[in-house]
Amino acid sequence: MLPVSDVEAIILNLVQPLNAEHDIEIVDLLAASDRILANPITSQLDFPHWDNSAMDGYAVRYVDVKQANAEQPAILEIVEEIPAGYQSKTTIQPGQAARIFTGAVIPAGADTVVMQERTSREENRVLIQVAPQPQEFVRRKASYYQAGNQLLPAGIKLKAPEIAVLAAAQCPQIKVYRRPEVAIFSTGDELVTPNTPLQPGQIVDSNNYALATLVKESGAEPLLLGIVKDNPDVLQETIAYAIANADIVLSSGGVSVGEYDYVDKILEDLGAKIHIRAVAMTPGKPLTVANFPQQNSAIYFGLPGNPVSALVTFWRFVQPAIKKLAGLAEGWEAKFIKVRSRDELRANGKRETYIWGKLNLVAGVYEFYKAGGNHNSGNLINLAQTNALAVLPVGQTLIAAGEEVQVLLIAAV
Ligand SMILES: Nc1nc2c(c(=O)[nH]1)N[C@H]1C(S)=C(S)[C@@H](COP(=O)(O)OP(=O)(O)OC[C@H]3O[C@@H](n4cnc5c(N)ncnc54)[C@H](O)[C@@H]3O)O[C@H]1N2
Ligand code: MOO
Ligand SMILES: [Mg+2]
Repeated sequence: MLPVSDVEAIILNLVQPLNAEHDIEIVDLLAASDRILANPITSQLDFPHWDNSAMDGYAVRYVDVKQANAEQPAILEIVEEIPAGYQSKTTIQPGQAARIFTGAVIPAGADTVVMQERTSREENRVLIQVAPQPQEFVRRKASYYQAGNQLLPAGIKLKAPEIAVLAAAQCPQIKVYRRPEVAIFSTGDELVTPNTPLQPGQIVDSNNYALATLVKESGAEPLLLGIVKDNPDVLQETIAYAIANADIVLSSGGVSVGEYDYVDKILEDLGAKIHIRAVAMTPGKPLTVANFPQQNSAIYFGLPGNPVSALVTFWRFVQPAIKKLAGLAEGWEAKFIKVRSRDELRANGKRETYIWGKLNLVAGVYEFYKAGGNHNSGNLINLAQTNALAVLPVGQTLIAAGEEVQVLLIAAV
């Protein structure tokens, strides 16, 4: 049994990110949210594109108004009105100003904008009541970004701010990494689909549904291979198909020590190198991780069958692997935050222990509440509505109510 941190390192080492030249798709910007940028983006445009006004007011020459005050306002002749979207036609001379609006191009000759509220108007003249700072309210050309520099790096996830930047940079279509393909199947003679009336001894397959949902949430494409009987030939056929057609394979069940736990044996027959067989964690002790050095780069995760164990191992190990494979340049590791636990948390100290519960916002601070009900890895019922896993390291048997604990976020809080 390997420690969790060793298992994490082995897995992340096995994962090779998708190829930035071959594993790409070109998508419209509006379809690009949550996709991962495959190329760095450089723009030939400066931001701002030209000197423009940050206020509705008057474009002036600083030297003309630097002494202005309410008793002795500077009085300037208005020679032009410049709405946003128009190019000025004049050059501001000494004693002159242009009426200007937010976003409009600063006219030649002017270097400063006085906001409207600090002025008064007498027909064609403006009275500047307050001296501005030099260059005040001018958004200088290229002061946000200079053409030719890198605007966005490769390997970032595109959210609203990045998509806004790409739109502004006139990139209506962009290269993103394709979504990783993740084959998913459940193993077990006892399993039936949710629409099958149960015979004695049967169990509804929930793992395929949970894993398909998590795979999609992680930005990958599920390839659903259904329920596979505990029959070595069928299982071997399914595994061979899955590794040939996916980047990652997730099976659940059949990885423990029982008579019908065939997964490891079949992987070996197929030429797999098995890197992990068991992890010192609970839930999630029986976890098989393998790859196929002679065939391709597919990584096989044989997740434990117990419903909570399958999901905990997904959150802890598979999700970071998918994120790294998907081309994310950084931030794929599982992230923990420290919060106070409202409830007492107990473990036997022998394996790293994951306790499911919920982060609640109390007076502006998140606190961990252990889920009520039975904390058995076969009980998926009280996993509903949780969003965090509290982690007790090996050797720690108690976190008293009110003490701090590390938690892994498993859903948005
Ligand atoms: N003698 C030992 N027995 C077990 C050990 C052990 O160390 N020694 N480990 C236990 C632990 S911990 C776990 S976790 C399970 C893992 O077992 P498998 O991965 O071999 O899974 P199965 O035996 O196929 O099933 C276990 C359990 O989960 C239910 N299951 C399976 N698939 C699904 C599914 N798709 N949807 C819903 N439920 C599923 C299955 O019916 C079993 O109840 O082994 C322990 N045993
Ligand atoms: O690891 Mo098992 O996952 O404890 O139930
Ligand atoms: Mg078993």
